[in-house]
Amino acid sequence: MFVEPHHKATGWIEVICGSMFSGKTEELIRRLNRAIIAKQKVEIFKPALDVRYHESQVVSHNATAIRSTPVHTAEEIFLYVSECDVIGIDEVQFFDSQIVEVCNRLANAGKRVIVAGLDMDYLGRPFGAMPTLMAIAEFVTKVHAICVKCGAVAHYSYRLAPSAEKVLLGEKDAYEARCRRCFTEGMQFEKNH
Ligand SMILES: Nc1ncnc2c1ncn2[C@@H]1O[C@H](COP(=O)(O)OP(=O)(O)O)[C@@H](O)[C@H]1O
Ligand SMILES: Cc1cn([C@H]2C[C@H](O)[C@@H](COP(=O)(O)O)O2)c(=O)[nH]c1=O
Ligand SMILES: [Zn+2]
Repeated sequence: MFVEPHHKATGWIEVICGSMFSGKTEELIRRLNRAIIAKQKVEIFKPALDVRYHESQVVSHNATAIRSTPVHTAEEIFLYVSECDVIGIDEVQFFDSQIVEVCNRLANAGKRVIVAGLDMDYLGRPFGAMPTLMAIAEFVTKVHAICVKCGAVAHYSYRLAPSAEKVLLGEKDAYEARCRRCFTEGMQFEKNH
């Protein structure tokens, strides 16, 4: 379990990554709630395109929630954070590449930046700015789901819907958490049929 560093003199970046249903949003909410309990000023953001559960809340698959501000670009975050100590960003894989510079500048300004996002897309390829964010972060936590096919540890998001678009919002209607073996079998089956 991630425990906050004591040193407050400098900012830093934390990345929470994994597949769909792995608990990224729950872990993000847990860390942000602890910062609120510590009387820190917290702001939370999500990309405006993600309106699956709620327009102005980050909501987990298990229905835990925290208020958030939807933003259209990474740079818009600067408009809201001059006073705050901790910045949380969910679904960070959907932001434009400027998100890397934004996170670095916020951390350099002494803020704690916690981002959560998919490390891989439905093809098992690195998603957006996630690999770069993982490289520049002080702390990286990879969380795991349970494979719906066999019960093993899952780190892939298998797409059920017949779409080749990189961005396709959805839940259990469109995606399954799968382990390496069950993901590979599914991809092979699709290729042959
Ligand atoms: N296959 C699965 N493996 C693990 N948790 C699952 C699965 N399907 C549904 N869940 C639920 O999803 C919750 C995690 O949701 P959430 O934090 O929103 O995940 P993420 O943000 O990574 O998609 C779990 O606590 C559990 O209740
Ligand atoms: C794999 C994959 C996912 N998406 C979408 C589906 C969901 O709307 C979000 C991920 O949400 P979660 O909080 O991590 O469960 O991303 C996508 O657009 N493209 C993909 O390849
Ligand atoms: Zn499996």
